Amino acid sequence: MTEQRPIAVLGGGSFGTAVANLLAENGHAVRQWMRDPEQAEAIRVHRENPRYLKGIKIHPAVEPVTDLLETLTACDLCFVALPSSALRSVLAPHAERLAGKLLVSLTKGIEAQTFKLMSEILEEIAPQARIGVLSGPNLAREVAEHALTATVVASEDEELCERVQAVLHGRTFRVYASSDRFGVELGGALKNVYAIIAGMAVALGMGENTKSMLITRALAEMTRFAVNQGANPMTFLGLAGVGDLIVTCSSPKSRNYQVGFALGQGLSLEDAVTRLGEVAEGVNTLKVLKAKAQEVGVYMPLVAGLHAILFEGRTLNQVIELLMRAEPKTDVDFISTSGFN
Ligand SMILES: NC(=O)c1ccc[n+]([C@@H]2O[C@H](COP(=O)([O-])OP(=O)(O)OC[C@H]3O[C@@H](n4cnc5c(N)ncnc54)[C@H](O)[C@@H]3O)[C@@H](O)[C@H]2O)c1
Ligand SMILES: O=P(O)(O)OC[C@H](O)CO
Repeated sequence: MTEQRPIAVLGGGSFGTAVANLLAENGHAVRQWMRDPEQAEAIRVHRENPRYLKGIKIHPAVEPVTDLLETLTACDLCFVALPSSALRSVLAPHAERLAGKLLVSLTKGIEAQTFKLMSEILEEIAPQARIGVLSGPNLAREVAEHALTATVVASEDEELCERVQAVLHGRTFRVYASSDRFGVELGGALKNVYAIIAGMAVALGMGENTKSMLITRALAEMTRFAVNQGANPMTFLGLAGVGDLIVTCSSPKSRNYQVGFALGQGLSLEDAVTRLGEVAEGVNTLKVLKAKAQEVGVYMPLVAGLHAILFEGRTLNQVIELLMRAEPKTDVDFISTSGFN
């Protein structure tokens, strides 16, 4: 069923663009809000995003716009694809316009000062809005190129999930629903950190055994943390947990992986981020996650190891030595101790 009113996508980057196209291909009128008028004009004229997803044609039903207030007034359903560092500052000034809207966060990050997930910020800014998240193994370019892809919409609001499924489900994009918003969103944010480590390992020529060990121990570590925070560990066995972890830790198309790869080649963190020129949420997530894990007493050796290399002046060899010599542990320890059986 076609939505009566246009659908908003907030953010002019790669994922916002990919999702705007999917919605338009499904017959919906889309307003894609971006802050840069030159970018909007370039899309209007050339039907291509000049900076992100080069070579992808933008559907005629996607209208690039720069007036946020007008966009929020015109649309009931809004997908938010802003970097985590910008989401609050962009939306807070328009809080009263958000009441009653369906707000779906596509952003995979954690706010630095508060440790809040993006949907928690939306909830705080707009307590009268209906909130959901969309997360899964969804590399923007592959979504835009119509690779067969699945994702998860998560919300306590079943009708919101159904509406998102209805507008986004398509020939190449399958949308599963979940009521575990917290678990789905946390999975999407945490996996970025491990993708940096995976990219680094590949640049250093480490083998397939290493890659498998990294991904599996990353899953154990992020699930252990999630359980401590009250999430359901079963969610981490789904698309938004292990699914997203696999794709982001395996693909050179992932920006977080690319940052790790550049670090493995010997670039400084600053140079690696500059060379990327796009958002790699894992760098900020690493900082806040390390502090939080320490505060709540959760054992996260991979997070601590990467943090030591990037921010505490340790060498990679020192960290590898520490990790490999750490006392032997149990393999799957995070479900049996959680209370979820
Ligand atoms: N790219 C992907 O494959 C992908 C997939 C799923 C989820 N995500 C998530 O989507 C979010 C956005 O990522 P992206 O890939 O679209 O990023 P991107 O780097 O491609 O683009 C970021 C966009 O945000 C805009 N922006 C930055 N600061 C802003 C501000 N203060 N106000 C308004 N706009 C601002 C930039 O101009 C740019 O258009 C991230 O949290 C990311 O984790 C990305
Ligand atoms: O390019 P990344 O590393 O931000 O990852 C993109 C998506 O989150 C993959 O699902």
